[in-house]
Amino acid sequence: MRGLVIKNTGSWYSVKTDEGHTVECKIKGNFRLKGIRSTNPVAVGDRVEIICNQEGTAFIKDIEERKNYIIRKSPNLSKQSHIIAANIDQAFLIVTVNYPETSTTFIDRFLASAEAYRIPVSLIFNKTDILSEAELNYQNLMINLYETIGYTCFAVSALDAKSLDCLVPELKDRITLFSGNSGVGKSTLLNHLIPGLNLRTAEISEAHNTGMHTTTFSEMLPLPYGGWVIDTPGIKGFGTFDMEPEEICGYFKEIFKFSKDCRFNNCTHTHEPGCAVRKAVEEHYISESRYNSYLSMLKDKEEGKYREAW
Ligand SMILES: Nc1nc2c(ncn2[C@@H]2O[C@H](COP(=O)(O)OP(=O)(O)OP(=O)(O)O)[C@@H](O)[C@H]2O)c(=O)[nH]1
Ligand SMILES: [Zn+2]
Repeated sequence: MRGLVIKNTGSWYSVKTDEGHTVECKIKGNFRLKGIRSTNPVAVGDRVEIICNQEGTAFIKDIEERKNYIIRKSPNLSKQSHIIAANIDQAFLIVTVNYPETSTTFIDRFLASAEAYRIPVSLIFNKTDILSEAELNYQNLMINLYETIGYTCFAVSALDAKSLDCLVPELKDRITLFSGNSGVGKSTLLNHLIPGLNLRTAEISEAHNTGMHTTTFSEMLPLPYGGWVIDTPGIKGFGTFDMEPEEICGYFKEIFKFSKDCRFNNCTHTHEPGCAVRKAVEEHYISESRYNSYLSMLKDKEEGKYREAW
């Protein structure tokens, strides 16, 4: 039988079979995946083949090849990685101009990593209901910036169900990863998009999460009109993996365009003469905030830092 892995709780995996049943499965044998040493060989979003036992449980026999997957390094076992999710069609990055403020560095790091994983991102600006006029103006500038670069943006309020209608056609029949800093309203949004879900929102999760380092597991939530949302509690971003300096530039779409006109083809766009990127920043063709985010990623790379949570 074939199915989709929708939940992983330690050694058990919930698999939604193509027939529509949910079966609890274990892994049988040793899945060694090409090139990655992972703490979890099977991830949410994986398409798998299962064999059922008579007691109603089953084991996962095979994993279909993945279209993509996102990993993060295990904090304590440096050589090992944890696969957060596989076969993602798109990511929704939930951001807020205020309450709390999402920094442009955070947004740009997320976008660059998503480019590396080849996952399209839409930016969802939430909490528009509580923004001042000045904050709304700032939000419009941000939306203009990111749309010009090529990212779809939506302005919503999770407290106003009507404002979320624009998200439905985007979500329908796709697998969408929800990400964003703590407190931006991911749970509130999901509770509205999936009636009856009752995800923990701030009040509850604060009571449970204080200072705890529990392992959190991703989960796929079915949308009433078809499609799935992947909720990754406690995981803020993708974490940047090993990128060469030249590669980093390639993940900033508009910077990459200008870089073709730099005098040196190994230009890092920091100090070199004849740098078309720095010229474009000076002439405001590239925004300073984007350029600064590029520099900050480059700096991490130079310092050999692995940035997990930004
Ligand atoms: N005014 C306003 N408040 C919102 C909106 N969306 C969420 N909130 C509030 O913001 C707080 C945080 O929302 P959550 O949905 O718990 O945020 P989260 O992103 O799930 O946070 P974590 O669980 O920490 O990841 C709650 O008190 C929500 O009621 C919104 O659009 N407008
Ligand atoms: Zn340059």
